[in-house]
Amino acid sequence: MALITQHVLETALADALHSSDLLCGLSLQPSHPETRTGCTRLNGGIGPPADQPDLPYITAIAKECLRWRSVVPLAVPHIATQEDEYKGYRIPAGSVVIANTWAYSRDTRYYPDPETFQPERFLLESGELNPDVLDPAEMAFGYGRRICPGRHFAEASLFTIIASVLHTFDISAPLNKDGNPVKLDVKITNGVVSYPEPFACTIQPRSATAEALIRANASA
Ligand code: HEM
Repeated sequence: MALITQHVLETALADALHSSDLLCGLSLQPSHPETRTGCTRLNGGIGPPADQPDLPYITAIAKECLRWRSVVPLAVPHIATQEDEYKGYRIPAGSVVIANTWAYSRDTRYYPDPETFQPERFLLESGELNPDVLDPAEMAFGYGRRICPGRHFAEASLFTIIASVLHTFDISAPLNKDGNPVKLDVKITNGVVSYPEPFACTIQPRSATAEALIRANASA
């Protein structure tokens, strides 16, 4: 199942980057010139997908993914090139400084009930993004002048993959022998880069149209 998922995600990303077919129909709103045909465009390059302003919930899911399970939980160690001070603590030149991104993402001042996956935490009641909630991208990609240069590409990819997968697939917990959904227990790996361990889930096309779209793109 994990292999299928990976293949589907890779296919979705590759297709989204090279054609806009997989995302057709995500937004038909005429307010964005790029979507007049009913197909999402990536604005001709790396950047936020054109449909993003119309899909705040997808953006909220992407933010919650970055927060809930940090990909690089302790960032990458940096070294202080000169002596510094932080909240009264002297940091001698040459010190290794490790930013605890995991702890930031669990700070209840910004993220109440942090262990719960809850994209709504980034939204206002109106459904728009709440600009007052700390954006996890501020920490997920590291800090300072060595901050991840791929962050904009990564965020655009996350949005595109999540939108494409949700547009075409129903993903649900597997059923036990009594036909009831199994409670998922998502375990993540330890290490500099952290990722989910394989887990069972059911992935099905949302409709016959969705299945045709998936097959057309998978064989391209
Ligand atoms: C969700 C996806 C990603 C996450 C969470 C992530 C996170 C990070 C983090 C935490 C660092 C260390 C920054 C620091 O030293 O403070 C980093 C560095 C880096 N990332 Fe990413 N990254 C992601 C995707 C990408 C992508 C898509 C690319 C390239 C296309 C990329 C290229 C790099 C490179 C080259 C560095 C080293 C930068 C340097 O040391 O000067 N990353 N990333």
